[in-house]
Amino acid sequence: MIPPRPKTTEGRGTVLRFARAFRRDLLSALPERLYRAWMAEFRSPMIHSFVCNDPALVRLILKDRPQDFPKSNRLRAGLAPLLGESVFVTNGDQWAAQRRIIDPAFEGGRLRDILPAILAAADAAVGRLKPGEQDIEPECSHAAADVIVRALFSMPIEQDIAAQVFRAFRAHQDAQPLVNLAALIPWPRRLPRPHSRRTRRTAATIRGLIAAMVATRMQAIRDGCAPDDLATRIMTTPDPQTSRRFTASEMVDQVAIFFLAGHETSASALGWALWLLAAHPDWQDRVATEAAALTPDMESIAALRITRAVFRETLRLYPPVPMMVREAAQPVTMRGRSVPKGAQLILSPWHLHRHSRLWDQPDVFDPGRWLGSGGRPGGRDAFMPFSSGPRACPGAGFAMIEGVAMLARIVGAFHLRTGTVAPVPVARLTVRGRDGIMIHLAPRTLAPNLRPGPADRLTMPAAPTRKAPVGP
Ligand code: HEM
Repeated sequence: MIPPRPKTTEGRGTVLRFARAFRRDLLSALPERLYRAWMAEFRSPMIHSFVCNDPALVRLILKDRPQDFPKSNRLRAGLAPLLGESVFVTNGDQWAAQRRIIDPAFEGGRLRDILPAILAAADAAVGRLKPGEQDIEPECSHAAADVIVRALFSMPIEQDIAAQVFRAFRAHQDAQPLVNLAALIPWPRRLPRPHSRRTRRTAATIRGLIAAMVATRMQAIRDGCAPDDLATRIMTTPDPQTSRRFTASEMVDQVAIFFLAGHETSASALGWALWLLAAHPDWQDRVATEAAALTPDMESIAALRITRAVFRETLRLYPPVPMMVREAAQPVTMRGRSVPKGAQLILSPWHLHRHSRLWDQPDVFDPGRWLGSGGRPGGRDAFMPFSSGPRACPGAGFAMIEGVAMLARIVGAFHLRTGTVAPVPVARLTVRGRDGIMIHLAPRTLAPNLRPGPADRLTMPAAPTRKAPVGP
């Protein structure tokens, strides 16, 4: 069975019709030929952009000369109400300094410390899930938000202020789908602006709540009683080049992007992974068998080979971030075409991951391709769910552990069947089901020797505390 793919067109029609379709859903608005083209140009009086699918171009833009292809100021302006000057939107020296502070918190060794938070959130998710048919997306969002809040601030999502942040994020999404990726791409001025007044208001609410969490944490660090979690690590790490630390307001920007980038993306991936397993009972059984052996340590997570292959294959078929945009800082020639200064370069994991010249049976769900037992993988530069080069996702290692652990815990506890309606992928801020993702859950009965015992059910351990200077 071929997992759902949006219906596409051959891209003919008026610019305005294309623009409207584009705004409704990027994936179905873009033409079918992008699944086989190396490069495509879209030109109108107001939009001049190039989709770059050739792995050599992707390498050039993201890895070899990233300074010549920055994020655009429109992106920055578009996301400013919520994200301020966060690492996601800045460029140049400002961006580099932010990454020097953030990256150490996500380094390999540190991820071990995050595992208890992930498993506690996974157990909480299993506890909340009810048997029967349901749209799994809201639960995936809840679970992913729980992971990020536990990892950042050592509190479950249900706790007071964290719950308010989560509710405010939901209101923000409902207020205005900026949430449609198309809003990030240069847009004819005649079409509606991406923010409404309500969007600005909900963004201000979120930032106010995050500011309160940051202020409380700064005080706890000063008092020497702050838990040693991601927030404390980032707030106490100086830039190794300048010794400067994030100010409180800079930290609000970063927490906003961690929350948004860290929970929307993981929720998207988890929802699709669960649906793909529901649709492929053979792979589901193999994941369930692996999951039965899961113990709460990194070695055990590392041993989940099949589950990891399933999660990778999900990221290939439904990359949560389907497209990224960069701007040409100067004129450049690509594959013999002139790309003018200011042109938008669209890097599309969605098309790259399903490109017919890069992958065997690109639309087929085949985790075996990651285990050496299935179709040929598409090659290093044809798979980039986390982007690549210096601007690649700092949370990639975190997200892989989270995705694998969540899948193992949920599939270990429930048997999944596809719901009555197949999901339709659409690009909002991440790839989501247009009408949700319907799955039927039934408790899984395991042989008594395979049931997780009380020792495997984790709660948040009391985190060690850390005292260190804060502020610039
Ligand atoms: C399955 C989960 C995830 C996926 C697929 C994903 C994917 C991505 C991608 C593609 C980018 C690059 C976007 C661009 O250049 O336009 C990115 C950036 C980013 N991600 Fe993730 N991400 C995931 C989870 C996370 C998590 C868990 C965190 C944090 C806890 C995180 C934090 C960030 C940040 C801060 C950036 C901006 C980096 C920069 O611009 O320098 N992400 N992510």
